[in-house]
Amino acid sequence: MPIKDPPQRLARIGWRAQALPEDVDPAAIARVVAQHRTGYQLHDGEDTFNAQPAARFLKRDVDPTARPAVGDFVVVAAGSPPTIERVLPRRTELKRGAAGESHQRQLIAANVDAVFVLSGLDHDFNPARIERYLLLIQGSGATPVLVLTKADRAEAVDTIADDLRRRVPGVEVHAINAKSAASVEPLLAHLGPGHTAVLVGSSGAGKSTLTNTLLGESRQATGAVREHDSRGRHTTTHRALILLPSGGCLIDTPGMRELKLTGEEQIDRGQFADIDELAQSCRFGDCAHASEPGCAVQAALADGRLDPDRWRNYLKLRDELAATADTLEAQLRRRSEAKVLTKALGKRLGEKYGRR
Ligand SMILES: Nc1nc2c(ncn2[C@@H]2O[C@H](COP(=O)(O)OP(=O)(O)OP(=O)(O)O)[C@@H](O)[C@H]2O)c(=O)[nH]1
Ligand SMILES: [Zn+2]
Repeated sequence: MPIKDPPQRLARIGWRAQALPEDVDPAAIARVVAQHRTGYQLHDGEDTFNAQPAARFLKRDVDPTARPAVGDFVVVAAGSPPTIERVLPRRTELKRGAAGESHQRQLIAANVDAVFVLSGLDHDFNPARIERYLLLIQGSGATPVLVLTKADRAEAVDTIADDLRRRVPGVEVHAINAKSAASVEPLLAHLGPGHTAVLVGSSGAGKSTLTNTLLGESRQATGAVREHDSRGRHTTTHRALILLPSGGCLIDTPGMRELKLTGEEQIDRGQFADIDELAQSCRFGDCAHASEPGCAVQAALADGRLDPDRWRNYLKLRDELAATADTLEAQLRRRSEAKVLTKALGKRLGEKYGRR
């Protein structure tokens, strides 16, 4: 890897003034831009090249989230093929529960500054699903940005966007036509030099279309959507990090049908904090918020301060989170190397749900 000017080269791949461990040679740093079945594709700010992970990353007992992932800055040892020796400390980690019954956590992307949550203003539009995304993003360290696509084809766009803004206060919401460069411009605020954004959203939401518009050329294949259900055809096959003309980096993910929580989310923080606070001002400490006298939740539902749909989704996510956190705790307990984490998590569960 020829190095001319490391700081500038690294800025091109989204490196910011991050603390670098002393024993790391800046010349050996590259970023993971794609992960294939057979290895990784890296970018060093000048070129892309393939690399293999060091053997220790492949051991069975390694936590999957500790392995190199798209967006990671890694230390590479020369060779043929080059080897990823080390993953540098991440500034953010976007995770979800892995699909299936394994209860593993899966890293969607590392070192992202913003998460663009794309929802089409068609059959795909679903505020409860958006709230689930927000819960997943909350602990990542990245900023969520809600992007409502297909605004050019929908009606009452302003009303829908304003309703959503009221439902998720403090979160940026943009209604756009992903095909129009002028329309996507507000998103560029998150895509300047040294910044990285990741696109999430169901298949057909417009991730590839938006990527193409931001790139100003057609690089990602876009698939036709079957009109009757607005589902896409899953044209994206792997995550890929793309360097944009605006100087920022964009990560495109495949459609994520299943959005399992990891068990590490905290429902009493962030967008649902107001509900949690409300529930604590009920007359009885163990109020079930059903028909108890002096229930602050029922009062808020009755006078319109609390959206019933949002309340239902809060209960659903809270129960799911409690169940996932239990499984995660049990799983971590089985793993002797995770002793410390289990203790911290158990303590938090104990405090929150009165267990143990
Ligand atoms: N009119 C209009 N069409 C859009 C917009 N965004 C996406 N589309 C269309 O919707 C279809 C699906 O868009 P894609 O960009 O392929 O969706 P995707 O999220 O990348 O889908 P996967 O790759 O399957 O995850 C394509 O036919 C796009 O042209 C938009 O804002 N306006
Ligand atoms: Zn109550």
